[in-house]
Amino acid sequence: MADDGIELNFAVPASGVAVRHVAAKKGGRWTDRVKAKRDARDSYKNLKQTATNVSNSAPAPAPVPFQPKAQPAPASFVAPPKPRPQPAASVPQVGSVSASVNAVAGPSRSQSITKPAVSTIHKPRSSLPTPSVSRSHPPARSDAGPSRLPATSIPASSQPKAPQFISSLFTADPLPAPASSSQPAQPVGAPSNAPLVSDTSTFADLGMDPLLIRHLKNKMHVENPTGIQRSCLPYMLSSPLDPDQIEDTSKPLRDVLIQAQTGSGKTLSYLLPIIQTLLPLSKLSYIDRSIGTLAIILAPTRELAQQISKVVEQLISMSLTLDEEDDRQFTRWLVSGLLTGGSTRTHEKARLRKGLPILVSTPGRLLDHLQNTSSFQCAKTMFLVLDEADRLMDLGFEETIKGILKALEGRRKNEINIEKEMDEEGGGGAMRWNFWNRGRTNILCSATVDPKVEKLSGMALRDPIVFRSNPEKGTQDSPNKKDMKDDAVKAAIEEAGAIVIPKESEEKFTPPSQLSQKYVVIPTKLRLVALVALLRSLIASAAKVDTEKGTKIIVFLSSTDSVDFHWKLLGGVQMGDNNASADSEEDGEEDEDGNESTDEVNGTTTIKSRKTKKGKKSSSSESELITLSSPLFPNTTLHRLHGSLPLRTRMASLRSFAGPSSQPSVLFATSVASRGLDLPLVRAVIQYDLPTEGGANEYVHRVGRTARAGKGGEAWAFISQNEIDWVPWVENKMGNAEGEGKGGVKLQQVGVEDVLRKGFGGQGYEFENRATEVQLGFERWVLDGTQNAALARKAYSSFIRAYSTHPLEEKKFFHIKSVHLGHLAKSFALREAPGQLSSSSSSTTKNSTKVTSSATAPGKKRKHPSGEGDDGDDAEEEVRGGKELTARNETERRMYEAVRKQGRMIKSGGKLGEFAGSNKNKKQHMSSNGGGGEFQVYGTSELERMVSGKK
Ligand SMILES: Nc1ncnc2c1ncn2[C@@H]1O[C@H](COP(=O)(O)OP(=O)(O)OP(=O)(O)O)[C@@H](O)[C@H]1O
Repeated sequence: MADDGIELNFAVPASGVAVRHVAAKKGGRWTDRVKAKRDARDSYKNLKQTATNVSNSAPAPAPVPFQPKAQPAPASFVAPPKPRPQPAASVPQVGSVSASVNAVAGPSRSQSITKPAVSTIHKPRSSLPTPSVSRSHPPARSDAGPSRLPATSIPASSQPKAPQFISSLFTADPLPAPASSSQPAQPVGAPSNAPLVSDTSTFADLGMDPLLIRHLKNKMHVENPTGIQRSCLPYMLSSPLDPDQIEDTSKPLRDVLIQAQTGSGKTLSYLLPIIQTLLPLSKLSYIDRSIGTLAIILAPTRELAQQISKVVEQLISMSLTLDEEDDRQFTRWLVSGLLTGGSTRTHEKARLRKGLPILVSTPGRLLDHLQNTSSFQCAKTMFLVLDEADRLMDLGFEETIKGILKALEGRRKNEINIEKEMDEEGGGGAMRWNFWNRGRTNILCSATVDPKVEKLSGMALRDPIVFRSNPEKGTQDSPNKKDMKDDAVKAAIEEAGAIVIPKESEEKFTPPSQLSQKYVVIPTKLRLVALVALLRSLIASAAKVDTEKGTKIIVFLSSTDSVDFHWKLLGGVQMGDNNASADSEEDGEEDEDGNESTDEVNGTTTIKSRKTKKGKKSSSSESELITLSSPLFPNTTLHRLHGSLPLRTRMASLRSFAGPSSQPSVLFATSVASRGLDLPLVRAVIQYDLPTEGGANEYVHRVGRTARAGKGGEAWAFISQNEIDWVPWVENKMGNAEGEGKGGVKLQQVGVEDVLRKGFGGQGYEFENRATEVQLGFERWVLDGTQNAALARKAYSSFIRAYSTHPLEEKKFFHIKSVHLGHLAKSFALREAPGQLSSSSSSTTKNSTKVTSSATAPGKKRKHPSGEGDDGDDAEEEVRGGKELTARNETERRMYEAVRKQGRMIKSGGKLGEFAGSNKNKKQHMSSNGGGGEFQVYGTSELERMVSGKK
């Protein structure tokens, strides 16, 4: 198999044998320590002897490019797989172990011993180096199965009483492969969310102002409308404010519901009409920003609000003259503002007092100002947009939105009364604002319409017109083109009226048709190395195509702990002499001001740390780390995003990930990144953990972070053998963007062996050795310190808790009972499933639970992780918004609720499955398993005990 062009920077001892420095045993009696040392020395001698034997029969391994900084973990063996057939491909059969070392072909399965470290030579080829491996192979062991790890080699903190067994990653069993009957790769369809290039409906045809058209083209490179824009713009652009006449009050405007695929341009669909409606006011000499807020856009998360705010700023930087020479900006009164709790309330109040005609906000913060900021002038608000409506509801903003609607209405009525009084008294109130009777247009935007969105629509919209992108028209010429030209508005309304909203049961959420959707069935213990392999091959193939702008990949995980763990693990693992690691996080320069500027430190980027009053570095420095790099992914930056990071870290992380860069970047994220985020360079989305909430819709939202606005993209789902039925289930839930009857969406299976071969390169089964080395590198990292081990355990238990919250409908695929906990532990680089968590990690878990629960408790102020004063507002915003922070809070709440309902389970053969405990508990279990609650968690009582460390 051809190499993919990525160098595998494995560090190996010159002997080619697994020789590691034995970690000094700390603590305990000195006699124990001496004995431990002696044991370690003996085992080291044995290893050396083996090495000598091997090197006598095999050529000496090539020099290694670099050595790890430290090899703290113990010598350990991983059992080799039993012999199994050679791969069909071409690899010449080798007769002896030594022959296999020299052969061009890689080792056969029977010869590959999964040793922790073997030689690797690095030969650069073109921009990305090619793996070129010369390795020494110790004799294959016939006793496949777990091998003993000397007890002394385990750091005291994690040293179990019994000898430790390390199971091999690969066994003689074949890896899951796509069924031979499975269809070959399906060609992806024509882009379904692209601008309509061949459609003759132009922005001008839809009624857009030439000023805006020019601005879109020259400054934003937007030339043709997308399908949804073609549908809704004629109506929405049809009522600009006309300062020359008092509005016709007999025809109140209808509200609007916009539903379209991910990446189809919904943001411009509502922003363009808002700007075009307000533009004529620029003619009025008395108009300035003190007119107050005229349009409010609500978004569920801060990231999204900030993204929308940027688009608004781009739009309002337009010039009000078509004269190319005279490119002055005339929309100076049209100032936009962002309220997300990122700055102090006092600062926000001051900006509101001055006037912010266009306001983008998260719901909690807006309601706060409506209730507490009297100088907030919003009585004249003419547009209220609820973007990502489904997410707003998911995050529990229903009551907040009710409050906002009520407050806006109250302020408006008050103001009208004052105006009327002034008018009656001859004060000329109506002269100041003659558009009162027009009312407010409410716009609701969503990629999906489900019962929750319908509820919100019923609550917030009056007589709405529903606009959807009409897939039948796709990119072809519109048969209604003439109608559109003659009477654009009428045609658009008719078209909208003709849309039949399917019943909920028939509603299907369609991913973009140009998106290539794949899945890999992966044995649980191979998950981590398969992730590395997939990332390596995606990065390598993207590098060949697009080196200028860089490529972006998002990896979705189920919990914040898991995001932190994987990010730190990949950024911290030492496969070679690479200095980039999380260690360098303390190296960042300090900045007294605590600026949000970033600093490059040894391949990492941090937000400059704040100095505390005593001149000590803030304890938040770790949470302010922005990027890491890894020897596994050359020239690639690693980022993370989740709701428990401080706001400025979240924002800086996102900025750093999203910006154009010649380096590829990977973002590890929770579902906080699944909705609305528009990151045009995202080439692939990997769902390492499938969504625990939101089912197929959440899946489609996540994959929708790629393949936007007509661009291509890949989506990968990692599933285990037990979850295989999830594939047809999710396929069935998705609609086809090209219309009904066009055949369902199909996910293509890719064999895990293909993924590993492509990612690790090499010949024959060499990928197995390389994967094993990587795995052992990870395990060493975990053993490297109590912090790392605690991170791994925390991530492991969070995974289990999150897994347990899959809704009832999905329990048939995602049941904790079918998860092999030992193998799962391996995927968190743990050598065994943590039976008990150490007190330190349990206390961390408890603490984080406390933080979470206090964050969701209305009225209670959540302690900001940095513990610094100014950010208090930030934290408070999260509380005030209810569940503003992320879906995590909600997930965790549901999770703990589920956990509380559990019966007692025992661990059996690595699986949680058998029931142990009193009859009463048995009954509880049976009822919960029989469909009693929404979340049935099998064995979480045991898990809870594991998590809390109680026996
Ligand atoms: N007419 C157009 N021509 C070219 N690009 C466009 C056009 N309209 C929007 N875009 C671009 O398409 C991308 C996706 O737009 P947007 O973020 O509004 O999608 P969306 O429908 O809101 O997706 P999601 O449901 O995921 O939030 C953006 O980068 C935007 O600039």
